[in-house]
Amino acid sequence: MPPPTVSQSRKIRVGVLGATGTVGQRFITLLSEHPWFVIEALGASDRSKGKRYKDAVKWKQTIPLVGLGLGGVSVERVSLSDLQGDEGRVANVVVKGCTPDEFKTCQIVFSGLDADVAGNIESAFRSANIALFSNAKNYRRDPNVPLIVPLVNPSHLSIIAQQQRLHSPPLSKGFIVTNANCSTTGYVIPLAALEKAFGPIESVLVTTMQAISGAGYPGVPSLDILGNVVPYISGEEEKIEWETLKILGGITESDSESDSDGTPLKTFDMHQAGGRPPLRVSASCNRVPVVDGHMECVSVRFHQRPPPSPQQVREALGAFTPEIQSLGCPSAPRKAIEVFEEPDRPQPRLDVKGNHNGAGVSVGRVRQCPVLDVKFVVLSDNVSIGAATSSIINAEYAVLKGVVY
Ligand SMILES: NC(=O)C1=CN([C@@H]2O[C@H](COP(=O)(O)OP(=O)(O)OC[C@H]3O[C@@H](n4cnc5c(N)ncnc54)[C@H](OP(=O)(O)O)[C@@H]3O)[C@@H](O)[C@H]2O)C=CC1
Ligand SMILES: N[C@@H](CC(=O)OP(=O)(O)O)C(=O)O
Repeated sequence: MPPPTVSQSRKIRVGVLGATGTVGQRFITLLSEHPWFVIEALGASDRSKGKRYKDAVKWKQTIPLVGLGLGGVSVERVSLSDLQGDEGRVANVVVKGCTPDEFKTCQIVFSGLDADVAGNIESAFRSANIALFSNAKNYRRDPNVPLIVPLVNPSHLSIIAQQQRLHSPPLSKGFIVTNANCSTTGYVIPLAALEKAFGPIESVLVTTMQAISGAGYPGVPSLDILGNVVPYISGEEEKIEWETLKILGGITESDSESDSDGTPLKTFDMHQAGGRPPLRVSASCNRVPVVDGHMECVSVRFHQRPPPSPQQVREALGAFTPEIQSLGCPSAPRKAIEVFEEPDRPQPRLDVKGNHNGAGVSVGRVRQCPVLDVKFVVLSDNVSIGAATSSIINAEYAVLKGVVY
């Protein structure tokens, strides 16, 4: 089936699992003004099931819930006056349980589920032939599930056909696509831009300063985090170090292994294709008393000798144009990487929403590193491009590529 163009696209019915959580709420704000996607169903735990969304959720977004419609706004523009009744208001949607039956009319389901429950629920949705875009960590390491940062590796969507073929029974529409850990997402975007311009990176040191919204709601106790820094986030360093290799690597086709149809098996090369030197990553993660926005200090050594200068790095970052922009994904940031020249920017409080409402990232302090080659700081909105925005762009890309229909 040929992919629809933006102008041909019609309303696409979507659902959100974990709709009451931190990521779920960001899904709601983004989908309420989405040009293609229309909210059809919301799901959460038994604590929320059967309640209207406004009664189930502890709304923490700065935009008021009362004004939010169900999306599809370029097709049928929703104004506040259209929203006076129950119809068309997300606040009045009755929350469902997270079973595929309750979402069977959805063409796409987004998941902001707690990782403790995401595994079984997400696999049940896939088995029910529903396209699922997840924020949870559960399937990121699955050899048939793409781990996609939409500004970096949307082409990894090509593994979906294999995921569907190897499922028992084979699937025509159902699949799982994951997006990355929020800290991984923020810093792989500049790394991808640098690899595109200067070839493979050999080693990276990354130190994170992660916002408390990364821990969900209610998250980190105030007595632990106010006036403090916690130098440990369980499992985070391992996720960053591993996920980076899957995202920045390619997909190779086996010469010797094939499935029962004789189709050669595809595998993720973990950044080692063509004898490429393995990328070494060391991450150190810290929780800091910031509400939204993960800041990361990154030092990089290139394979290329001599390495690019800080000015060449600045120019390459600013010029980075991911495929999602040229393809016309409606939620793609206008600029993938905003490069600051000021010596004290970006800052979470001032800049976290600055780059297209958190859909792009901000880089600053690009300078020489006396140990590796170059160092810089990157700021990303952990709940937007670090979570909900990534899932939504991944789904837009899948629609444009004809993978969701
Ligand atoms: N916050 C962030 O910056 C990022 C988060 N993530 C990942 O996204 C996911 C969501 O995170 P976040 O929004 O922060 O988490 P929250 O704790 O804020 O929200 C969790 C959601 O899961 C629902 N839930 C909990 N238990 C069940 C259950 N048994 N059945 C159905 N639904 C259930 C909750 O519903 P209820 O309200 O009814 O309890 C709520 O909607 C996690 O997997 C997280 O690791 C990924 C990247 C960034
Ligand atoms: N651990 C991240 C958020 C998160 O939930 O990550 P993951 O989806 O990789 O478990 C943070 O605390 O900021």
